[in-house]
Amino acid sequence: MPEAISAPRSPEDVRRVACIGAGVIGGGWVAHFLARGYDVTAWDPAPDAEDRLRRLVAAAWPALEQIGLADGASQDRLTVAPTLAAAVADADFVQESAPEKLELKRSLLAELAAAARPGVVIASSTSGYPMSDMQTAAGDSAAGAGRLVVGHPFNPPYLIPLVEVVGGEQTDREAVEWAARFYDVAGKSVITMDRELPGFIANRLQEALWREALHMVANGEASVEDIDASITEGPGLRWAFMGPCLTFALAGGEGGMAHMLDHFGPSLKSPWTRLEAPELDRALRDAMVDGCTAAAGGRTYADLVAERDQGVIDVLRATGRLGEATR
Ligand SMILES: NC(=O)C1=CN([C@@H]2O[C@H](COP(=O)(O)OP(=O)(O)OC[C@H]3O[C@@H](n4cnc5c(N)ncnc54)[C@H](O)[C@@H]3O)[C@@H](O)[C@H]2O)C=CC1
Ligand SMILES: C[N+](C)(C)CC(=O)CC(=O)[O-]
Repeated sequence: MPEAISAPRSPEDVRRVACIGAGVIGGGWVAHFLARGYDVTAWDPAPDAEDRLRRLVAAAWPALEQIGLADGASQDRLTVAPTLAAAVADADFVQESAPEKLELKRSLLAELAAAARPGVVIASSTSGYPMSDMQTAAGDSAAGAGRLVVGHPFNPPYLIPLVEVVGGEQTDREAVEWAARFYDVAGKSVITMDRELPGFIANRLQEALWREALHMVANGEASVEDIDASITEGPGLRWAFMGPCLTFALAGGEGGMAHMLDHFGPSLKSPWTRLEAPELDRALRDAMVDGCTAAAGGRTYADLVAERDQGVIDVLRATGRLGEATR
């Protein structure tokens, strides 16, 4: 690892995290890092930020106690700094969660790169901007743009495990790897992307769903309640433990994804065309089939059915709906 970007600590040795921007997501990150036993320094320019942040952390704490705190974890290990420079001065990692405005992100990330200790990795919580567009003002060096990565969380970051990690054109590969390893050590579930996609992976999927939900509401085709129920009472129950690809492989019965695509492909062409989907050619079909075989990881059709059914029952029990579903 080149000297200029080697972090002051290995991901395993991080002690202090700086959280810049302490709203819904920044505050959620603060709660997560405190619960995992880190010292946290936060900074947010809003006059009421400290009060809001401490209330958010206190409200999250009972849930965090339920799922288990790390040794030494305490709300008392939160410091709210008076300036951005003070917040990052001793930080081993920086998580930026300021408003989703491109110019603001550009100048803030440049300021953070100038203020943080050499080698400290700086991650942005952005929910969609490519890092290549945000790192343009940080200077073309390992100490500048080279250490800026996206670390996209899900709300609330203290309960939803996923973080999507991706660098920009000027980001050093080592910074991406360091961030991915750090999030893993900090108890997150990490997907590291090797290229920038609009919306990353999960938001790209959510955006497709969201776009259609808005179309249906705008056209009076479905109510908000019906749209939400269509997910929470339907596919959402499966998605909590089995993704959309493997779930649809089961829709093909013992014939799996191959039968699913051969059977339903033609009838799905109409919605896919409306949504400007790619042509379902042989290569795409085979990639889906192979991907599902790999995702099954040796589990048989019967294994997956049993796992899915038990998972649905567990989710129903966990959400207090087991009685309703079995009545
Ligand atoms: N809300 C969500 O569900 C999710 C949001 N994100 C991303 O997290 C980031 C923050 O979003 P939210 O927490 O929802 O917004 P928010 O509006 O709840 O919080 C933003 C905070 O940033 C502060 N702020 C304003 N100017 C600032 C500056 N120059 N430097 C530092 N802080 C500043 C504000 O005072 C506010 O407390 C965005 O990039 C967003 O895309 C990512 C995943 C989910
Ligand atoms: C609404 N949002 C696009 C900011 C949501 C996310 O980015 C992730 C999430 O929590 O669903």
